[in-house]
Amino acid sequence: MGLLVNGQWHDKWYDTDNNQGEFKREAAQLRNWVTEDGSAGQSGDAGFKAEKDRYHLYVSLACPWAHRTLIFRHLKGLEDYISVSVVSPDMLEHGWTFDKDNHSTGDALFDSDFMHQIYTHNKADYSGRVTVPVLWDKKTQRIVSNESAEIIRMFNSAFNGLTGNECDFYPQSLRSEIDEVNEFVYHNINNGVYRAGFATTQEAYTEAFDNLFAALDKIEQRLTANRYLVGDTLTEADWRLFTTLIRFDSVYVGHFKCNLRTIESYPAISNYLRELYQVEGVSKTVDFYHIKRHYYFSHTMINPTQVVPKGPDIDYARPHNRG
Ligand SMILES: N[C@@H](CCC(=O)N[C@@H](CS)C(=O)NCC(=O)O)C(=O)O
Repeated sequence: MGLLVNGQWHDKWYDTDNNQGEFKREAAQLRNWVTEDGSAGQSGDAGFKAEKDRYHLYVSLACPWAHRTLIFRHLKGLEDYISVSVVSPDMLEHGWTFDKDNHSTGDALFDSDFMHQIYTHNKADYSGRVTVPVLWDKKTQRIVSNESAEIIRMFNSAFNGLTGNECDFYPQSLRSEIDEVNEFVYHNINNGVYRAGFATTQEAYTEAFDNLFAALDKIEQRLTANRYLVGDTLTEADWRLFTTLIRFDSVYVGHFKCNLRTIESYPAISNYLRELYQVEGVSKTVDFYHIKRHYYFSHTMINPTQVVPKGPDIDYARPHNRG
């Protein structure tokens, strides 16, 4: 685990000492948008037109943020339009790697050894963390974006003219409600589990833990009253929550000490989780080997023995009671 400083890789863990033991996630830096006609999006440069075989996605199957983009690639019928490389689950002194002997597909574009090389191909003197997902443009040889929340919005609409897939997970009429739910879920749950797990003081951990379980109680109530987070429409808000929920009982309960309750013990949330898991094609995007191996093996300051637990044994394909 580390970061680039002026294009040089440094092996360094997150700095929580300057934040009273609290983990603060850095904002993604590369924020261009693929659009239908190549005009500029909400931020960054113009020139990234939606085209077949032009873009490549770098993901980790362990990472909940990257997982969102794989789900959208599938739901929006983009598998034949956007190619993918998968990093190894182990993120150690070199950060994410393309070790083909260790469950990576390898880097399909440059045959690189390390993910940080993709960042320096984009900008030789890049400074910052080397995160996945990354959406790469083969035409301009640049990173379009390293922000999953924005990559899924591009996938939701920019390629519709090519694919004919009009499924809309961010419908205009629900946008303000989706944004509100996303904000709540991001701070307390998506990033909340990391804030609990990476906290290096009791106080920072306790605060994150309490916020997380209070938020899950609210979500349980919401999903008791409604089929999905925003009424009866399946939206991006659900998929953004899904990638955290599916990792929760396998990793966050034990490794990140989020152990007040399991997701299995929430009646509405657990049935909802199975409903989403059983949406056609979604289970193929879930890889529990990568998920467990990544967290338990890579975070050596949390789990110095690197022993990966065998359980839990949960059948997400069993029936649910939704809909
Ligand atoms: N804002 C980014 C966050 C992505 C992110 O933090 N990914 C993690 C993997 S789960 C990562 O690559 N971490 C490496 C690091 O922080 O050095 C997004 O949602 O796309």
